[in-house]
Amino acid sequence: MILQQLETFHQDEGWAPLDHRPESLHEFEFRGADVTNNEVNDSVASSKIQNARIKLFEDKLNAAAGIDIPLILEDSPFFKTEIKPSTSYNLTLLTIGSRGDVQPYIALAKGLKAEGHNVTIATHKEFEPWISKYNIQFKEIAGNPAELMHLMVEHGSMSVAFLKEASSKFRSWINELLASSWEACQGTDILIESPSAMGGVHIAEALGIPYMRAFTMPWTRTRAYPHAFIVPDQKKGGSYNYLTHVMFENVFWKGISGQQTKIPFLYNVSPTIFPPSVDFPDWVKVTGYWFLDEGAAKDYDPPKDLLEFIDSAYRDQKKIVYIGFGSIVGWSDRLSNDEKDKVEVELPPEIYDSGAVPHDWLFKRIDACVHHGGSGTTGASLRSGLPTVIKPFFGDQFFYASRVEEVGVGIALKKLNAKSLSKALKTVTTDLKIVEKAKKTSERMRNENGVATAIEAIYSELEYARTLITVKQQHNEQSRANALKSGTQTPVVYEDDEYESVEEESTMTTIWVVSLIMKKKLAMKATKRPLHRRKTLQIPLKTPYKVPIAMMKKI
Ligand SMILES: O=c1ccn([C@@H]2O[C@H](COP(=O)(O)OP(=O)(O)O[C@H]3O[C@H](CO)[C@@H](O)[C@H](O)[C@H]3O)[C@@H](O)[C@H]2O)c(=O)[nH]1
Ligand SMILES: CC(C)[C@@H](C)/C=C/[C@@H](C)[C@H]1CC[C@H]2C3=CC=C4C[C@@H](O)CC[C@]4(C)[C@H]3CC[C@]12C
Repeated sequence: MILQQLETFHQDEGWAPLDHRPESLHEFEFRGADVTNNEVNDSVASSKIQNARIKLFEDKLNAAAGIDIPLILEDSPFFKTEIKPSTSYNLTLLTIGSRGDVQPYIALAKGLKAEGHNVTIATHKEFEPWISKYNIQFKEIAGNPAELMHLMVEHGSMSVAFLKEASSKFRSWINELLASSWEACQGTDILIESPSAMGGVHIAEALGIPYMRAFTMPWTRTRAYPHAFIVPDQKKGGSYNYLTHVMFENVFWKGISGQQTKIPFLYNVSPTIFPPSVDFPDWVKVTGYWFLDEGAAKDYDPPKDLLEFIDSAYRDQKKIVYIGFGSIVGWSDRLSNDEKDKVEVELPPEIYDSGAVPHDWLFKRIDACVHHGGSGTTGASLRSGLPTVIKPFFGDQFFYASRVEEVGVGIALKKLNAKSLSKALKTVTTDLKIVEKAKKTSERMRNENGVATAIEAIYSELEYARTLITVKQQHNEQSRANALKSGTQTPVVYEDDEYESVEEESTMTTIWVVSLIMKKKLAMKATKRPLHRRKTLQIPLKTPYKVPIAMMKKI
């Protein structure tokens, strides 16, 4: 009976049970994607995906049956239960930023396609050819990666100046971003978004579709790690870390912090580098990196010169070190037209200018790495067991620099100059403790399968994500209906200016508080209105505190 209900419930989705074939000893069998095509051939990973499919099936079954006590399907040692996803979902993966913000989604999209789903990556125009090469659908959203990188590199981390520039110069871009994201998500069944893209949760709510987040850097409340954009110079402890998240949420997206916290969130970072904190709730998962491994492609043809360079280093028994600053040099200097900035230096034979080379190929062949601490590059160097030197430039790069030191696999550089670099290079190539730890770390990382774990999490969290959105929609409907009925609240239509100024003021208030906590003296300059007009300042941090004006003056 339940199966019949299930069929009716998911009629449009094609959950049609096949005839039972007694000889196969399968209790249930469903039409769908051919798992033999699944590129994820690691057996542990595929059994995890299998379990997640069963969980998804159970969730659907329970929703269809509408009974209070959930049904749990269990594999009997005698009867194997094989459930294949016959529902082919349309997934949209929405992301902004540079290569490192897009590449993990290409890897995930490949895994999801192998599961039989249709996947679209919605991002900036310049990534279209790369995405299309993998037969993944592409939709354009507004934004110029070079401008975003420039903003980030200019400011380093969150500061009053960053907020001022972001909220003045980038406001109209944010409008375009939201409008184009909305367009790109039409027809989607499931939305997965990097939270930096901002609009996802509202789009999902309006479309009534399950929504999850995925990111490369710490972006959910925890005492274990600071927010990626507020990494202190020295460790400041759990409460401080927690506060950095609350502060960022408040500044970044006012008003949705309460709602944000329960959204399924996938960190595409290795749990060896970023162990899930004990205070991570169930819906926050650290899946492992989503590696794309472009160097493993059959058609990858490494440059002959590079091969020769590597061979000659082997012959001379010299160690090989990679130095590259990823998105920092690739993007942020694109805006500069100043020819003076582009000085060509003649390189000695000990240095080979490789340009972009797939790290998964190159890093297997070398001894150590120096880079900017981009999430993906850190993953690539540590997976290959390379002692790693990080010179961070902004945001999460400071975080990964400190993680590399804490894990004992490398060095964080504050300043990059000939002296500091040569000292660091010597250490990472000769310090056996670091070299050994890097090897051990890579052994652990090789057992991780980020894409498979992510697919497992997507299946397991799907129905939960769906109810989250449905409940929110119902809640909104209800409050609208109540307000209209009681007549106490009629929909408010803001004049454009009025709306702007409300936003502006509350943003500035938060900037004040952030600055107070971060002891930034600049805060005084940032507020527009004279101090005496404000009697008290309500901290919009969901805490009961009020900051008396006297305290504000002390900054
Ligand atoms: O020549 C190259 C250059 C890059 N890669 C790979 O490309 C990816 C780049 O990832 P990542 O380092 O995360 O990307 P970036 O675009 O350089 O970094 C931006 O995006 C990251 C992810 O959000 C952030 O962590 C960084 O702070 C931000 O600068 C990694 O897998 C690298 O291994 C190569 O294989 N070959
Ligand atoms: C008050 C509002 C308007 C402020 C806070 C919003 C600022 C925007 C412009 C900031 C906030 C977070 C930033 C952001 C987060 C993370 C990344 C990933 C990185 O790899 C590239 C830059 C990128 C994509 C940047 C771009 C600029 C963003 C989106």
